[in-house]
Amino acid sequence: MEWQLNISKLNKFLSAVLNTGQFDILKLGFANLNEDLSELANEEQLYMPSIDLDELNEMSVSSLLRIKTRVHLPTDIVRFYASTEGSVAYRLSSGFIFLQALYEILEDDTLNRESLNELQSDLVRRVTNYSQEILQKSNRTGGQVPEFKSSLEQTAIMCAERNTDYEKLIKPKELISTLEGVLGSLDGKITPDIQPLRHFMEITRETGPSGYFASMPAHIPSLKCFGVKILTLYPSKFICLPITIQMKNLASKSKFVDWVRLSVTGGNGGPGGTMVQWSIDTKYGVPCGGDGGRGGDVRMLASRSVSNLGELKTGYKAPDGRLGKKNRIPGTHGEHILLPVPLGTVVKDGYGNIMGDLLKEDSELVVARGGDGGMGNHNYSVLGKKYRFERGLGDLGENRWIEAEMKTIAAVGLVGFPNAGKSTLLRAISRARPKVASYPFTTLRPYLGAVEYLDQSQIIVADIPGLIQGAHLNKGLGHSFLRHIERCTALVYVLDLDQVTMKCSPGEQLMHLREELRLYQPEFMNKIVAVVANKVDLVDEWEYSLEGENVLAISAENGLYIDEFRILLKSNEATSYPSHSSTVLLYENVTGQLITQLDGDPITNNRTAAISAIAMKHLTSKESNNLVLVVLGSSNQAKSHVRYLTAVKDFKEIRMWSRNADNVNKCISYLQQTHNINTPLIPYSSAEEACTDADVIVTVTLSKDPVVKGSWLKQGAVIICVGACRPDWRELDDELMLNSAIYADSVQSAKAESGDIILSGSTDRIECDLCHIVKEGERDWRGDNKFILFKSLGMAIQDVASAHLIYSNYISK
Ligand SMILES: NC(=O)C1=CN([C@@H]2O[C@H](COP(=O)(O)OP(=O)(O)OC[C@H]3O[C@@H](n4cnc5c(N)ncnc54)[C@H](O)[C@@H]3O)[C@@H](O)[C@H]2O)C=CC1
Ligand SMILES: O=C([O-])C1=[NH+]CCC1
Ligand SMILES: [Mg+2]
Repeated sequence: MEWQLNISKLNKFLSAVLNTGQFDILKLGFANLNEDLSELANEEQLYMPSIDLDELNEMSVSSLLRIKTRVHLPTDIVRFYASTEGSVAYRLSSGFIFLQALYEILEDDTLNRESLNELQSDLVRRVTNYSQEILQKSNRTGGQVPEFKSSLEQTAIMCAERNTDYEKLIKPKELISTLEGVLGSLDGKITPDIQPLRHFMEITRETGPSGYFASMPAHIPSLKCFGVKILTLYPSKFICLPITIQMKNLASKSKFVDWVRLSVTGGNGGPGGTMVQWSIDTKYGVPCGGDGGRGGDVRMLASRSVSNLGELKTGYKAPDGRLGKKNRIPGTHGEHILLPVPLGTVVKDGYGNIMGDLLKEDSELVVARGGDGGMGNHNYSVLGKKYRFERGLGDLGENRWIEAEMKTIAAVGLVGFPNAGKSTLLRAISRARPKVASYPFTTLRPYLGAVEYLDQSQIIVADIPGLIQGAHLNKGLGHSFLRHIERCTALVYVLDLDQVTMKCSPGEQLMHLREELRLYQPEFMNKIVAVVANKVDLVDEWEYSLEGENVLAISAENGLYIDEFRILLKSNEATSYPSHSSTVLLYENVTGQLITQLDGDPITNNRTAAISAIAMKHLTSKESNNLVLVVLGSSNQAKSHVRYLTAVKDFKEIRMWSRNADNVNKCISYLQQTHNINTPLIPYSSAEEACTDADVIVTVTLSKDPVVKGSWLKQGAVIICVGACRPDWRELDDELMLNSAIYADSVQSAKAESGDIILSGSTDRIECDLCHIVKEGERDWRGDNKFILFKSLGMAIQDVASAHLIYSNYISK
């Protein structure tokens, strides 16, 4: 049966929907319906060609209805999607519910004002309920959105390979020209749906621990595909994440020895053989004694299964090599002695020089080398008989005193005065069972606990026993424990809020803790730090505001805010948990079939840099070469930006700055070693110095406050601003903003999402988007302004075109 479409009813329906104020319908298009949606749709597969609302026509709606009545269309994979702004769940559910309501309303001959009102509230209720259901489900699956499963074999293959670095399928120059081509073909119309970032916060909050975010379905006619990127951003310390599922107790029960001094002696080399082979041709015989065997080494072997140095004896001597054998056969080598030590053991010789650092499982360090074997008599002249028994005796094995010292390798160390509740906290977040009692020094050695997460990652946390004032002078447990802090990437200061037990105010505690660590080793101050105030249950009101500190108040004893603390551990920079993670889904245009699903992270890293490269190429003059490039930030985007920008321009030098000098150095050696970047890469310790006289400045930080000031920059500087992707975040100050000619990848997104643009009052000052820049070619982009700014926020079209390129390269591989 064919349905008669009544356009006026349809319009009534749509206006009813819009009047709810709950739905801001941006587009109708494809979506991949999940099982539940299909179930609700009577296991039908639904079809509706991708259309804009204003293009919604009789044909498309009638084909939609035909499916409801089990009339099959030529394409048998068919989907429906109505989108509102919001999360994936919200979009999909609202899409489906619209469909149902639409279906009902078109059947209903008695449509009037009351029934429309009813419909409005009914819609809101249904969408909300359904969204929640999906969200709960995704919470249970740790954030995996179940609707995005694909049965396609290709997808399975690519998914299986997604960890095998498909980045090699992306060549910077190819990606740049592909994206430039796509931008050039867009004709100003980018995609109707480009304002997703506003919802990062809301959605992560809304969905609780498994916050996810739907980014921007984009449809690219020339590529015959469309796609979606699901992106999660973990920008701050308190955003919810998948939480601990299982924890292991890494604490060991044996007596804990973390420092030993021992004597080690390599085996002596065996003596050379003095055998002589007789024959009738030679009067004295021919010497044929083999060389002596090498003496064995004494070696240390890093092993995860060893927890401390308590098993080591005070001295070891490796076996000697054996006498060389006849027929020039060398003597047997002495066997090496392997001494298993915990990961993180540092070995020093008797003079305190570091011999090695055993950080990796199975790494070995020779601490006393065995002597070489002596030469057998066959090596000596055979001319006269007096040489017949000449031979070497073998070298002596090395002999020395060494010190082995264990330094905890924990990502995070809990530091606080005795009794601040560190052990209780470690118990609360892991299965480690450090002793807890309310007197100082219940903990005499660092306990380790592993906090495990659903994604199989774990964070090792160490309860570092109580510091006291004067610890740096070796008071209390003093140095023996301070050195464990050395290996922690991050520290959590644990402050005591209990008025009865605390010695001084939380602010003073923090000051003293910092001071002790600084006096022991000033470099400790460079560690990434979080501050928690424990025993918040004992204070009536949380009245301590520590100036300039982001303090998380918890109660380890009562489990208050412990989840937040685990999240803090995970989203902390020190834990190397990425701040962004994403998946890109690529669909076939006509059938709506899922073609493939790709790890979105390399796509994000590469395409963002490619877009910046395109912008920079156009915004700097063609002739300009030998420019000075500055990159602020040292993580993923910093790396990709150096690669991509150098692919379109020659720079005289590239200056790199980040808050953490170590990271800058790592970033530089990565670029030089892995990507053979030949342009001089120079680390800077001050952003201002780096920016002075610079031609191009790229900001790729996660900062919420300006990292560049206009007053630092020279006239004509081009700024590529990639971070600060929220309406309340900044990377650039007002002076810079107000003196710049402003461009954006998408004007619409920039107006809605860029804190730099919104808060500096520049929303009406954006000149145009990148498509126009690309099309116009060269002109004076700066005008009367002092600087030129390109604001990048990221667009679906960039992800989809990049995913398409990767996929095509993969297929043709
Ligand atoms: N425009 C776009 O299309 C895209 C923009 N982004 C943005 O680019 C930025 C960098 O991304 P990733 O390298 O993946 O991030 P990341 O989280 O891996 O690295 C962040 C970098 O910023 C630095 N940083 C953090 N807080 C800072 C502060 N307060 N002051 C100075 N530096 C600070 C860190 O030390 C690190 O070097 C982020 O803001 C991200 O949201 C990322 C992807 C796409
Ligand atoms: O487009 C994108 O992927 C992002 N923009 C800002 C953060 C991530
Ligand atoms: Mg303790």
